[in-house]
Amino acid sequence: MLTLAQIHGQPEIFHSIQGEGVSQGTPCVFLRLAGCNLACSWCDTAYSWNGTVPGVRLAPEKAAELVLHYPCRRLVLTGGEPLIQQKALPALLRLLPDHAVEMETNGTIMPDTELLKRVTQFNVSPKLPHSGNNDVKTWKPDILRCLAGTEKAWFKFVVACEDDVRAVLQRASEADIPPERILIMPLASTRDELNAMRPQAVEWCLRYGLRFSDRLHIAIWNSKKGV
Ligand SMILES: Nc1nc2[nH]cc(C(=O)O)c2c(=O)[nH]1
Ligand code: SF4
Ligand SMILES: [Mg+2]
Repeated sequence: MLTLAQIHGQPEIFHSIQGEGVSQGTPCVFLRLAGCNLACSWCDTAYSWNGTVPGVRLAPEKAAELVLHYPCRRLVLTGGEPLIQQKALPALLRLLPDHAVEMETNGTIMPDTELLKRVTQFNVSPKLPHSGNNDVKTWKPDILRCLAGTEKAWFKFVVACEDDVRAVLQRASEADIPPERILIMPLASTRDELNAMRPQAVEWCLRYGLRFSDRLHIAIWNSKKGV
């Protein structure tokens, strides 16, 4: 069984464009799993893990049926932290053999061999101290090194200031993450915050030679959920 986040009284599965990272703009079906092992102060999906909204338990057959309802063969597994439920994911993915699969993960839990093989792309988002978590929980360089070694991983860092960008470079070097696999994404949960942060974030990307990631779903739909 899988536990999905609940939105508008339904399990959270929706069709949208990928808003972040290297495949931004690509049509995808999103499946949001409940639960997270971190607790970021600025989390935009806290309802998926903080107990305010109960999760919805679904058999893999039912989840696959909901995914197959959309005319789209690219799936994004997100959360929360989807790897908390990694034991339940192969059963779902076996029912979706034609789907490319992106996994959004915070980079603190190592995927099992079967998932490492099956997942098309890992969108890894390690958290910096400004997330309010203790580094002991967020910073797992051995796991990041393994993910980088798959050559299927991109590393998307949320930044709020230039010191964060310098911290990203230092941490990436410790975890053997190649700079060309790094994306810098502005900390913003509303369109106004994003508009305010974007020019500075782009300037840091130019200064340090790093790739910029927008947050298209925020630019388009502001803080609306399930899009
Ligand atoms: N459109 C859209 N793109 C996304 N990329 C990552 C998302 C997430 O919440 O993990 C997300 C999301 O919630 N919506
Ligand atoms: S790791 Fe992601 S889902 Fe978990 S609290 Fe942080 S931002 Fe939210
Ligand atoms: Mg999100």
